[in-house]
Amino acid sequence: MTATRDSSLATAVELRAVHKVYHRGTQAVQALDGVSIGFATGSFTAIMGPSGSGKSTLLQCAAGLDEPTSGQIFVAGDDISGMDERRRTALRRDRIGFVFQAFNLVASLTAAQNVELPLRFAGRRADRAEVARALAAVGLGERAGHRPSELSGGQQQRVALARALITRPDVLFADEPTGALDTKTSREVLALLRLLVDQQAQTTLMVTHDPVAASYADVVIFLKDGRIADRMALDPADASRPARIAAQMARLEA
Ligand SMILES: Nc1ncnc2c1ncn2[C@@H]1O[C@H](COP(=O)(O)OP(=O)(O)OP(=O)(O)O)[C@@H](O)[C@H]1O
Repeated sequence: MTATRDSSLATAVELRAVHKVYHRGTQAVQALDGVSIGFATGSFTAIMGPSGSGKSTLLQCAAGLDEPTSGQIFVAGDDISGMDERRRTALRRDRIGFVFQAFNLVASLTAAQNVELPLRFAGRRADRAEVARALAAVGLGERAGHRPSELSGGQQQRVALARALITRPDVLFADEPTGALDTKTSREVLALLRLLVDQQAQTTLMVTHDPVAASYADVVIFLKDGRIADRMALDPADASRPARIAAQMARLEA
């Protein structure tokens, strides 16, 4: 399949010398300690590392949910580090998609109404065909009228994915997207993420603790103590990917 997205920019997200310091009482915690990295347009990156290594902080800063203490962050070529909150909110709404471990669907709304929400927030009239296409793309064409309580966990996460992608964001950020799912359902959601990358060149950054989940990506970035400790490019033909990733995690946690 060929990419349908405008891939004119080679780098979808770039961090330059990003530091993030949290203050806890008199203590300063360096959550990110000079991270410089680019994420290629149309690529699927997994971010791994021991607990407290800075994974969520990296994702939150790159997605404009949190501000770095210093350094620059570019999303689709725009420097978001200096943006005021109003512009960052607009950027998150229009150009960034999120999925989290908790599906965060609105319980009283149907799947289709949940998927429509970002369009409504952007002041756009929801086109029914567009919403139907988004649900069909995640395999839920027949479930548009169902409420979250009438859907399985995997189906709810797929609705969340359709909702994240309805605005055709430059980047999809996923924080432990399969953390609440059983093994089989996790694999289905990961295969879907992979398909979206392959068919639509959807740039995707995913934080995960699971080596099998990470093995669906093109590349794994390992963090330790707020720094990039390693980068592993993955060959889809190599069946030992999960084992290699797990071995590297064990080394970092030692
Ligand atoms: N809001 C905050 N206030 C103070 N310290 C924080 C805050 N958020 C994160 N930290 C600290 O920053 C460091 C990095 O945290 P972060 O959540 O990014 O790590 P992580 O790799 O995602 O961890 P985990 O795998 O446990 O979720 C940790 O030492 C954490 O305690």
